[in-house]
Parts: sequence; C-alpha cells; structure tokens
Amino acid sequence: MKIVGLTGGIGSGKTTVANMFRALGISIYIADEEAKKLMASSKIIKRKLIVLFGEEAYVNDALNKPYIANTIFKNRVLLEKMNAIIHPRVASHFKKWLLKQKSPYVIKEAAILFENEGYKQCDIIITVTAPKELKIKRLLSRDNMTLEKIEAIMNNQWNDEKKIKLSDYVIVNTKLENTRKQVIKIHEEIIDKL
Ligand SMILES: CC(C)(COP(=O)(O)OP(=O)(O)OC[C@H]1O[C@@H](n2cnc3c(N)ncnc32)[C@H](O)[C@@H]1O)[C@@H](O)C(=O)NCCC(=O)NCCS
Ligand SMILES: Nc1ncnc2c1ncn2[C@@H]1O[C@H](COP(=O)(O)OP(=O)(O)OP(=O)(O)O)[C@@H](O)[C@H]1O
Repeated sequence: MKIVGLTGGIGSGKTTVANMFRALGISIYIADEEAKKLMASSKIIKRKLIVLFGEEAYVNDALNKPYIANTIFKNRVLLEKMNAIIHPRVASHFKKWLLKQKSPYVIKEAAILFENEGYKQCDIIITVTAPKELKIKRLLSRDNMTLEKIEAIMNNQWNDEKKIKLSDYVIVNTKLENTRKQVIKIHEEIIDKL
C-alpha cells in the first residue's frame, strides 16, 4: 500500500485538501486528530503528560489544550518531550489502521511530517501552501486562535521553502476550485504510477 504524506504549515489547508482526496475515494488518516484521541483515551499517555506538565495538563479528565499550547509553543524542549510521548504511539496506531485500508493508496495528513521525520515512511509527499497573510486570516476566524499563538506555532514548524525541497508535489491552496483541480491531477498521476 502506497503512503502519501500530506503536510503544510498551520492554516495552509491540509485538512481541506485531505477531504478532497477522501471525496475521490481515498482513505485519509489525520494524525493530529488521532493524536488528540489517544491523549484523551490512553492512560499511559495521560500519566506521562501529567509527569511532564503537572496536574494542570488535564481538567476534569479532558486535555487542558490552552495550557499545553501556551507551554509547548514557547518551550521547544517541552515540545520535543511531548512529541516523544505521543508520536511513537500515533505511529503504531497508523500502522494498524493501514492494514485495514482498501483504497489504492492512503493519505497521511500531519502538520509536522518533516519535523518528526514521519516523511521517511512515505512513498510520495505533498506539501500544501498558501500565502502567510491568508493563513493568518483563516486561522484568526478559528475561535481559539490569536496572532501571538499562530506566530508561536509557525516558529515551531519548518518554513515552506524547506518542505517544498523534499516534496514530490506542491498544492497552492488559495481558491478552492483551483485546489480541487490540483488534487484531481495529482490523484490521477499517483494512480497512473501504481
Ligand atoms: C498542543 C495542542 C493541545 C493545542 O491544541 P489547540 O486546540 O489549542 O490547537 P490546534 O490543535 O488547533 O493546533 C494548532 C496547530 O498547531 C500545530 N501543532 C499541533 N501539535 C504540534 C506539535 N506537536 N508540533 C508542532 N506543531 C503542532 C498544528 O499545525 C495544529 O494544527 C494540540 O495541538 C495537540 O494536542 N497537539 C499534540 C498532537 C500533535 O502532536 N499533533 C501534531 C501532528 S501529529
Ligand atoms: N482555499 C480556501 N478558501 C477558503 N477557506 C479555506 C481554504 N482552505 C482552507 N480554508 C479554511 O481555512 C481554515 C484552515 O484550513 P484547514 O483546517 O484545512 O487547515 P490546516 O492546514 O489543516 O490547519 P491546521 O494546521 O491548523 O490543522 C479552515 O477554516 C478552512 O475551512
């Protein structure tokens, strides 16, 4: 089964693009969603996060997202320690998920595919880009986002130039209709090469 990694900076439109592939019948795995589910359900992860961040990591048994976001995006050491707790478990969850898929290839969407070296397990890599101002505009309309938080997250992700160098395809996500056309073209090329 071919694994197509789909990445891009915060607010570039990865999930939007992943859903376009889903509409073409491709199975998609959204690493961030699965990571969040594991952080909510796994007792081991919960215990380790409490050791790392203190009791404040969870409130009423739910992940204290504002507290964690505020901490990790200002402290790279803690971010890396948190990633080391979560990402190996997401990787093994992905492996099990992969065995059950029946589509001609799968899409693995991850914000930090390059940063955590997950790209090495992918056969093809797609990076989604959009102008910085557009990304910020889209993100500010999300209820839990501030300019300060967006910039802190951007500073912890690779820039587009570095990602593009290691990518097989780049999708420029400005107008949705244009994005859909790029998705269809890439999908057909991938299918042709299988
Ligand atoms: C830090 C958390 C609690 C912040 O939650 P919150 O709802 O405030 O923000 P949201 O989830 O929308 O995250 C905003 C963006 O931050 C970026 N981001 C998230 N986690 C990470 C990370 N570990 N490293 C770098 N960037 C990250 C992504 O672009 C993401 O879309 C949340 O992102 C989280 O649980 N992250 C850990 C899961 C993870 O590692 N995901 C990354 C892809 S596998
Ligand atoms: N081409 C577009 N035109 C208009 N709005 C868009 C477009 N692409 C994405 N959006 C909107 O921008 C926001 C961010 O998109 P999306 O969630 O797909 O990005 P993302 O890269 O997955 O973000 P994150 O890194 O935070 O997970 C969403 O509200 C989405 O509906």
